[in-house]
Amino acid sequence: MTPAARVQAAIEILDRVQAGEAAEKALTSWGRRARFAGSKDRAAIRDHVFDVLRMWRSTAALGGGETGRARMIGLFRAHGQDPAELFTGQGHAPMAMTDVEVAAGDAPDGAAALDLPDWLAARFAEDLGERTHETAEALRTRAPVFVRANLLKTDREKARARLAEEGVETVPHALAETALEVTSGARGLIRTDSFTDGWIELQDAASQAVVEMIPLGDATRILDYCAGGGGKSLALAARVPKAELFAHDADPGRMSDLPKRALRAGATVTCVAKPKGVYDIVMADVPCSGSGAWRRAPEGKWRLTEARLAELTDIQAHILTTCAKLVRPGGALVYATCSLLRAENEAQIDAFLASHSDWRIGPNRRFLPSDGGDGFYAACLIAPD
Ligand SMILES: C[S@@+](CC[C@H](N)C(=O)[O-])C[C@H]1O[C@@H](n2cnc3c(N)ncnc32)[C@H](O)[C@@H]1O
Repeated sequence: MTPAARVQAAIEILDRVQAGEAAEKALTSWGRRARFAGSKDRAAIRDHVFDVLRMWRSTAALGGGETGRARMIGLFRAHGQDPAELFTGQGHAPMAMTDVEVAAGDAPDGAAALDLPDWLAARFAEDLGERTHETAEALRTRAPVFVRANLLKTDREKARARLAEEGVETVPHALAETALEVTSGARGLIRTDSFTDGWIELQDAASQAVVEMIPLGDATRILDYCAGGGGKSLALAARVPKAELFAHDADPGRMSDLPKRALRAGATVTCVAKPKGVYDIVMADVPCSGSGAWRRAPEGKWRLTEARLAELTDIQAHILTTCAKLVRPGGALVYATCSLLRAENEAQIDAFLASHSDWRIGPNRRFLPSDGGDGFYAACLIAPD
């Protein structure tokens, strides 16, 4: 496909997204119909679609409309390119631009310039203060790819050298001592021997940093209460190989890949339907708005509502109270979200400490996308002796 034909395909997919279809579904059904498209075409079209999703409001303003075509015109303008160069009407390119389209479009302002819904722009301003602009700006760009060097099998420098031999270039990242940022070759990553041999895992740098800040001491029993696919479980297992690691999730199906991933990583993780007894460390990586990861999943930015946020904060508070009962005296409960919002972060910890006055707060930190990785928040809560 020519670059212009890829743009036309993105326009058609964006029209379906505008009509309410989820982007992944629209991309998949386009892919099924377009047997002629190769893997590079599919990747380029996906990039266009996700670039627009991250900049949904500003591309509409710049392109002068809410159609896929207007937004793609807006995307080119946002990047300082003239859309008319590709909108030629030749071959499978988008139709040539009309005089109306050439004249249309305004620079976005306010929340549209930040590419946030109005209510979230107000929340960001309250919660992030002077860091609002840089945070919203970071969420408008593509996320870097990070891997974690698996200390059960290697170290960061050896993993880096082996990846380079396999055509994947990386640089160490300051957020975590196991983190490598992939600078080229990311698309081939999961086909490398480094990956299949368990030397590396795909994991955001801030997610790795959250695990590094946990005071693990001589923990022997650790519970990952919201284990999902097991990203945190595996990072914990690598830090304390001697500890017994248990993984739980309200939806056990989400842990279905964990045994296979643990085997590859050389870790032992036991999935439990119902946690029993008490643990030295309980990790609660709770369900959240995902606002810290909206570079990767930008539709969430436009789908989140105040009502859904309120539901999530209720679930988070309930999980905190439940997990507190599973921590041994003197042990730690680690609360984590990939959210930027105070209601899901500091406000949850304040409410917990207000109702558990004998607990104290240990290491805690907020990570912003402008720090390099995804936005995260983590707080270690120390149980009374
Ligand atoms: C943020 S994800 C976990 C990601 C995972 N820790 C990782 O690093 O890959 C949150 C998980 O919490 C689970 N969950 C939701 N409500 C829960 C509850 N009440 N108790 C336990 N797990 C719950 C979800 O099924 C989801 O898998």
